[in-house]
Amino acid sequence: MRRADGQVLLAQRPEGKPWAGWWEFPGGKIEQGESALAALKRELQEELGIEVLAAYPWLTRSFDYPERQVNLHFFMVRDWSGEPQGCEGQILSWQYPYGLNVSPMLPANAPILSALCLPDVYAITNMQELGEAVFFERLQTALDKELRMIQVREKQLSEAALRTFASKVIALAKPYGAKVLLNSDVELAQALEADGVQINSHQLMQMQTKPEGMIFGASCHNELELAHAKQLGLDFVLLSPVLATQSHPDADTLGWASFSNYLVDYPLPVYALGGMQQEHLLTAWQHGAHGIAMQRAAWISGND
Ligand SMILES: Nc1nc2c([nH]c(=O)n2[C@H]2C[C@H](O)[C@@H](COP(=O)(O)OP(=O)(O)OP(=O)(O)O)O2)c(=O)[nH]1
Repeated sequence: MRRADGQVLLAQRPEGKPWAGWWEFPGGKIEQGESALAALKRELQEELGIEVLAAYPWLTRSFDYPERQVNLHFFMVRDWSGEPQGCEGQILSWQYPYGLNVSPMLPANAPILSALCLPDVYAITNMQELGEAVFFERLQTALDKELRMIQVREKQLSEAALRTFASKVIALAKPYGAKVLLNSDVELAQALEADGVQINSHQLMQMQTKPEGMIFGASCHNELELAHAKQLGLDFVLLSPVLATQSHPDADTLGWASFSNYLVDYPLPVYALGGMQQEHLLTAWQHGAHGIAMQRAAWISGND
């Protein structure tokens, strides 16, 4: 369960259950003949006394505990009725995923917490179209309005100009705690102490292991690429093109139905890319996305 302020509900497993004392996301086992969503609704009613009103499929994760293998289906519950209570004697706590003050968390949940630290909206720079002055004005406005992740992608710039531009984006973003990822260039990202790198699908398919110490997101367009990103345990992927864009109006697009088919049982957070506008976020969630990534639409101001 996630509140609008970003906090998520955790529960401490009560005495008498395996892993008693460990913290988890409320939920429980799927019963015979039940869908994962129906099980979630039943468990949250039984354990917390709430009625789920909006739950979106999010991540699926397999994990080997010493005693058994579990297949965990995580949903993002964004609306409910009633105030959650520990109906089975469990202690509850609302927590910001990036600063938990309860522990220990169930061992399978570490990547889930990392995924929860990624924001809903991922903006890709568009200085080439806007010009530098307007772009930095819009970036400042967007940061003030809670933009928290940015990809620097300005292929037209020389190496030196890109370095200067990226440094400026990082400096502006830092006070807000917004993450900055550089497109493709691992060395420059390290040199500028960026938060991470957005690798293209070619780099993805060449990669043998995920480098340590930075966020790695990959741009994917098909099943093979998604599978490789999963195998590497990357932090997230972009899946595109979902809808037609102004720059590629005639390109073959996935559409929402096929987008969501790709995400069935997928463990990494996925941003929908291609033709996205802010108002697509809900549709993206409904189709299993973690969020949306936008280039042009991320920087639109009231005067456009
Ligand atoms: N609910 C929940 N279970 C998790 C999480 N992470 C994780 O590894 N698990 C594992 C622990 C358990 O092996 C399994 C959930 O089973 P459970 O024992 O809680 O199921 P239940 O509530 O139906 O309990 P019971 O009726 O069998 O006593 O999934 C999590 O965040 N939430």
